Amino acid sequence: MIQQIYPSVAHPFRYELNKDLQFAAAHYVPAEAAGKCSRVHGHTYFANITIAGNDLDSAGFLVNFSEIKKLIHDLFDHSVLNEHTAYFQDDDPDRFPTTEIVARTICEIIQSFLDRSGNKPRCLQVFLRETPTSYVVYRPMGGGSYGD
Ligand SMILES: Nc1nc2c(c(=O)[nH]1)N=C([C@H](O)[C@H](O)COP(=O)(O)OP(=O)(O)OP(=O)(O)O)CN2
Ligand SMILES: [Zn+2]
Repeated sequence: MIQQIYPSVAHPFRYELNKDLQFAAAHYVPAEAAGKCSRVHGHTYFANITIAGNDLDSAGFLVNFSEIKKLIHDLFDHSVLNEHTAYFQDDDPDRFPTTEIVARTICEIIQSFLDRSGNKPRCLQVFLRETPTSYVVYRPMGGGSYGD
């Protein structure tokens, strides 16, 4: 696992956890403007997920680290991202598997899982590294609906 200092996100919650995970996946960006990236190729993606909240569950967890890994790694590892049509669509630029949109999708998948838990933590940031020289940081708008 790459050792990395991640950008921090300001928030008022009492607890914050971070989970690093990685997955190997192929993709293509179905746009002429993507140049060589419009051809199928692969990456080992490194993600850092930031989750925060005020309350812990019955195990004393904000959320179990291993559940976060399972949600993302088990779904995307050794797969072709474009084939996950529930998340990515070749005919909609807002659903192409670019680094930006993969990061957003990871955040949405995790938030939807967290919404089903009793203590309701929030996914505040997804850092996603696609290559040794390229990464994206996604923070959901209102990720801090802090009044909830
Ligand atoms: N804003 C984005 N730009 C690019 C994306 C993307 O998802 N969002 N993706 C790609 C390609 O998929 C490619 O895999 C990564 O591009 P790049 O960083 O250019 O890859 P290199 O290894 O060639 O980078 P070098 O630093 O030049 O070695 C392209 N752009
Ligand atoms: Zn790529």
